[in-house]
Amino acid sequence: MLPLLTAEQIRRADTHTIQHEPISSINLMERASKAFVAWFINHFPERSASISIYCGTGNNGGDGLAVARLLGHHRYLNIKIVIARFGKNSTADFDINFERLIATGIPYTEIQANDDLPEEKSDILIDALLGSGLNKPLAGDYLRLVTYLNDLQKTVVAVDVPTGLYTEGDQPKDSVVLKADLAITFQQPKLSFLLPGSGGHVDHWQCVNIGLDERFIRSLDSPYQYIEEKDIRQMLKPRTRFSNKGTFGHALIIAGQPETMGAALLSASACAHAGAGLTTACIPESGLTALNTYQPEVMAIVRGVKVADINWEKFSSVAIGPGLGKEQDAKDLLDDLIANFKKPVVVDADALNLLADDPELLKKLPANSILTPHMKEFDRLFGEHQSWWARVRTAIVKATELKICIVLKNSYTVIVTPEGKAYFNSTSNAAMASGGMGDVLTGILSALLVQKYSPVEACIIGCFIHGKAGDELALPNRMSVVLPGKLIQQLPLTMGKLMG
Ligand SMILES: NC(=O)C1=CN([C@@H]2O[C@H](COP(=O)(O)OP(=O)(O)OC[C@H]3O[C@@H](n4cnc5c(N)ncnc54)[C@H](O)[C@@H]3O)[C@@H](O)[C@H]2O)[C@@H](O)CC1
Ligand SMILES: Nc1ncnc2c1ncn2[C@@H]1O[C@H](COP(=O)(O)OP(=O)(O)O)[C@@H](O)[C@H]1O
Ligand SMILES: [K+]
Repeated sequence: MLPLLTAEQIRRADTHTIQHEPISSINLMERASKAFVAWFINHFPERSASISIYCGTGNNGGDGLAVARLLGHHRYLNIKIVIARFGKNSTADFDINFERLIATGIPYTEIQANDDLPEEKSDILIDALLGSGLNKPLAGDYLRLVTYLNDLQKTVVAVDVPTGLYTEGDQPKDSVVLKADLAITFQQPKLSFLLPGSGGHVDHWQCVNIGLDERFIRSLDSPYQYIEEKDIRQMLKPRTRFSNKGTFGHALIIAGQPETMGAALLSASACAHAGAGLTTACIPESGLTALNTYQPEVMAIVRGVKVADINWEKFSSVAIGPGLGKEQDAKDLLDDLIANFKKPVVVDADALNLLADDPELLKKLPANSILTPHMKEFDRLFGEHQSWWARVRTAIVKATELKICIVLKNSYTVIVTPEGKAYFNSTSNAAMASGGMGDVLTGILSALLVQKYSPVEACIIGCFIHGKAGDELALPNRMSVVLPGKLIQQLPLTMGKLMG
C-alpha cells in the first residue's frame, strides 16, 4: 500500500528525510527535479519542442528552475522561462536555483504584480508556479495569469501539483486551477487527484519516487492508502490441489425482478466466475429459464416461496440488492435476512435504498457487512454531500460507527473499513461506466467472502480485480466500452495471473 499524505504530512516527511537521511534540502530539490525530468523526457522525447516553464518563487518554482537547467543539459534547446515575482519573498532553495540558472546563461523573463502577461507561443507549458504550499484559492495576479494560461489551451505539465489545486480537503467552489494534461507528482499521488471534482483538473498523473523516508511515512499511519498490485498478489490465495467445491463456500445472491433479471444474472455469474464453490440465486419464478440458460452452474431459490423457507445456515455469505426493487417482498427478505443471518452480508442497489428508508435496520446489519453504494445511493443513506471529500469523511465516520465496510464506488473506488481506514482502488477505467457493472462487483465480493477472505480483504481484492479485468480488456484493445458480461468472462484469467 502506498500511504497517501496530506500537504502538512508531506512537509514533515520532507523535513524528516532532510534531517535523517541526511540530505540537504537543495539536494532533495535536485533529486525531485531529476525525477521529474526523467519522466518528462519519457513523455516528450522531442528535443526541439517549444517549452515554457512558469515558475513561482517558492520551492515549486525552485523545482521549475532546476527542471529548466536539467532540460538544457538534455539538449532541449527551445526553452523559455517565466518567473512570476508577484510577492517580495522567495525561498532559499529557489534563490540557489536562480543563481544556478543565471550561471548556465539560459535566458528568462520576470513578471511582476500588475505587469502585462507575456505572449505565449510555446506548445508545452510546465507549471511550477505553486505546488503543495497552496494555502488559499488563487486571487489577484496568480488568478489573472492562470486564467490567461488556461485560455490558451496548451499542453500543460504540472510539477508535483497543478497550481491552485488543493492537495486534500474541499476545493473551494469556483476556485481556479491551472488544468494539467499531466501532473508529474512527487512520492505519492495527491488525495485530490483521486476524487471526482478535484481530480478533473488533472487528466493524467505520474508518481515519481524522490526517496522520502518510507519508514517515517509509514509511521504517520495515514488513514488514506493507495492499493497496489503487489498488495493483491500477497493477499490472493492460490487454489490448493486437493480442494473441492466445498472448500470455496456457498454464496446466496438475492436479486432481480422480472424487469431487472439481468442484474441477478450478472451478480450470480460474477460470483461463480470469481471462485465461489457454489452459487445460488434467489430470483422471481419468471427468471428461472433465463438463469438456467445464461448460467447453468448457478442454482436457484424461487421467490414467492415463503421467505422463511430459506435455510440461511446453508450459506457462507449472502448478497442482496441488485435489481431487487423496493416492493414489500424485497423489504420482507431484507428484514428476514438481517434477523436471521449473523455473518457479514453484501448490500447493494435497491437493498441500500431500503436501508436508507429505515435507519434502524441499518444499525442492525451484521458486523463487518459490506455496503456498496455509488454516489447517489451514498447520499440517500447518509444525507446530501457537496463534495467527494465530504463523502469520504462521512464514510469514515459511518463505517466506524456502524462497524461496517463502505465501498464508495467511482473511478478510484474508496473502501472504508470499520477501523476508519480509506483504501483507494488503483484499477478500473471509464469504459466500465456501463449499467450492470456494480452488480458484477457485488457478485465478486460475495465470492471472496465465501472463500474465507475477511470482509476488508474481500473489498480490497474485489475492487482491484473488478477494475483490473476491465483494464485488461479496455486498455490494450482500446475498447471504449467494456460490458459487464465481458468483464465477467475475464475474471478467472485476471485472478489466475495475480495468483501465479
Ligand atoms: N524540501 C522540500 O520541501 C521539497 C519541496 N518540493 C517542492 O516544493 C513544493 C512546495 O513548496 P513550498 O512549500 O515552498 O510552496 P509552493 O511553492 O507551493 O508555494 C509557495 C508559497 O506561495 C504562497 N501561497 C500559497 N497559496 C498561495 C496563493 N493562492 N496565492 C499566492 N501565494 C500563495 C505560500 O506562502 C507558499 O509557501 C512542492 O510542491 C514541490 O514542488 C520538492 O522540491 C521536493 C522537496
Ligand atoms: N468512469 C469510471 N472509471 C472507473 N470505474 C468506473 C467508472 N464508472 C463506473 N465504474 C465502476 O463501475 C461500477 C458501477 O457501479 P454502479 O454504479 O453500481 O453500476 P450498476 O448499478 O449499473 O450496476 C463501479 O464499480 C465503478 O467503480
Ligand atoms: K505546480
